Amino acid sequence: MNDALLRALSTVNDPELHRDLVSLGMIERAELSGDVAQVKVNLTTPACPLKGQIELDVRSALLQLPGVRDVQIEFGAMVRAAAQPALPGVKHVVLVGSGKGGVGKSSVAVNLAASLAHDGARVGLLDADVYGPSVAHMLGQGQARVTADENRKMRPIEAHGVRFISMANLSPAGQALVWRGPMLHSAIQQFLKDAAWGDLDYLIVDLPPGTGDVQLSLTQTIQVTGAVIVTTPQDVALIDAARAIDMFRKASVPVLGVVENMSYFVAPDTGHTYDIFGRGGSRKLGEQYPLLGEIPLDTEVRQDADLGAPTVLAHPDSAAAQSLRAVARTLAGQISVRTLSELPEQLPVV
Ligand SMILES: Nc1ncnc2c1ncn2[C@@H]1O[C@H](COP(=O)(O)OP(=O)(O)OP(=O)(O)O)[C@@H](O)[C@H]1O
Repeated sequence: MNDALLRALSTVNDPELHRDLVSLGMIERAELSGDVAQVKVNLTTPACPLKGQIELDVRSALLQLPGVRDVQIEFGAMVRAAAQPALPGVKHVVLVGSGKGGVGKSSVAVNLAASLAHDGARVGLLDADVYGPSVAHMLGQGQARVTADENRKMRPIEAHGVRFISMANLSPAGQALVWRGPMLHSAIQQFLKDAAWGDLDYLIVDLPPGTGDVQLSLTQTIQVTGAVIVTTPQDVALIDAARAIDMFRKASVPVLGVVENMSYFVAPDTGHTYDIFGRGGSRKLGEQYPLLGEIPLDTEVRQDADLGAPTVLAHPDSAAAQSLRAVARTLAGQISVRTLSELPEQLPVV
């Protein structure tokens, strides 16, 4: 490590974490080769929303040093685990919930998972919506069956870079599940603890809608990093979303943010925007819950889900995909901020 470069880098703050890159332990390498500064920065998430900003700031800080004419920056990422990780090898468990059914919770969960994986994170997705499992279908794996590994643990199915387990891949298709609370509780425990999830940066959990047994079971038995609430903007959905937020608050689960789905519709023929359900309504839920993004109502989101390919991958340039990607990155940023706030002031250089 070159001391002069490190000193210059210690003037560059991570814009989200509000601490400098050196004390955050993000500089893996800082060497001078001739007049070229070569730096490796390890971001706190591969889905870092402010990577471009950090790159600009590093470049400008180093170019001010005498003898530095050029800067080469390599980026890596190392997601820091929650202070008390929920499961061995799983750094963060994030619940995706909604007050009401049909607001697009599973669509958001699937696209968040696919987007984080596409950015380079190791991602799992647990479909805990046991009564209405749709994750497998949305990932194009409705017919796949979960098998056991050599340790008799459930082997998650892999699709679009995401490892997932859904009831749909365990029970015969088209059959209703008639289970009471205790059975649900033990099923969820098994999905979490008797599955070979392997090492994951993020395990996203698609909850059933509402505030029932599964939500309680999950929040009471594992230490989750936080929850994301999906809602549509009309009052009847917001009333239920507020109820879901209250449930998480009572269970001491931090609400990482709110996603407003079906926020608006842009008519493909005229380009006019229609706020069908009243865009921006989710701000009524309160200032303390960051609005992670507004997703438009878009036929492609539904078509892609039915064809088994998340929109963020199938139509990455569409407005819906761009909003969903931004939500995934903002969420990853929120998780980094929360994790860092639990860690000591001075971190070792990685
Ligand atoms: N932004 C969107 N634009 C168009 N269609 C969407 C959008 N979001 C979700 N949908 C569609 O709406 C339907 C319901 O979505 P989804 O299953 O994700 O909702 P949910 O809240 O998880 O429902 P449930 O309560 O049944 O679990 C699906 O057909 C999905 O493809």
